[in-house]
Amino acid sequence: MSETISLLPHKIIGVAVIWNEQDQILIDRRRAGGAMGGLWEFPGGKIEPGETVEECIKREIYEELGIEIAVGEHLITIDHTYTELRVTLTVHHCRHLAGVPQAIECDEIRWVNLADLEQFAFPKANVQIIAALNQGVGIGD
Ligand SMILES: Nc1nc2c([nH]c(=O)n2[C@H]2C[C@H](O)[C@@H](COP(=O)(O)OP(=O)(O)OP(=O)(O)O)O2)c(=O)[nH]1
Ligand SMILES: [Mg+2]
Repeated sequence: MSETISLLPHKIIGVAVIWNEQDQILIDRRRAGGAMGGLWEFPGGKIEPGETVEECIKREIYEELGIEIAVGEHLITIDHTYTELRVTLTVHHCRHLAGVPQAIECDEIRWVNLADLEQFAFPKANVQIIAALNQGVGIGD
């Protein structure tokens, strides 16, 4: 057996599926012109050295959206290779606690119902996140 050693850059990302009181999920639209520009995503970002994934998610969500959340259960971890980049996405269910989300580092944000996620264009890796959500798991279920 042979193994391929990847020379692609590898980003390790904490990702939040943030639920509100109406059981809606927060999604944001990546900035036009940047990597994967214009696509929708679940908010999150790179895990910094010494940080747990939970700490990363809480920090990123405050930086990107200006809101407080509680980071809950792990949903799924996805390893996906794009043409020029490998990503590991560690996804947690989160609960919105306080603040109105602001589009600080993205072009647009929306609260959407789980059933409506399929109407938005996401990066390829997100197919697996959305499938996991559809397999029937909300916080506390
Ligand atoms: N936050 C988030 N990132 C995602 C999702 N799906 C997906 O493929 N990604 C990818 C896109 C980016 O390559 C990476 C997220 O990293 P990032 O947002 O901090 O990176 P970036 O593209 O802004 O790059 P940089 O300028 O900060 O280096 O993971 C998702 O649902 N949420
Ligand atoms: Mg980000």
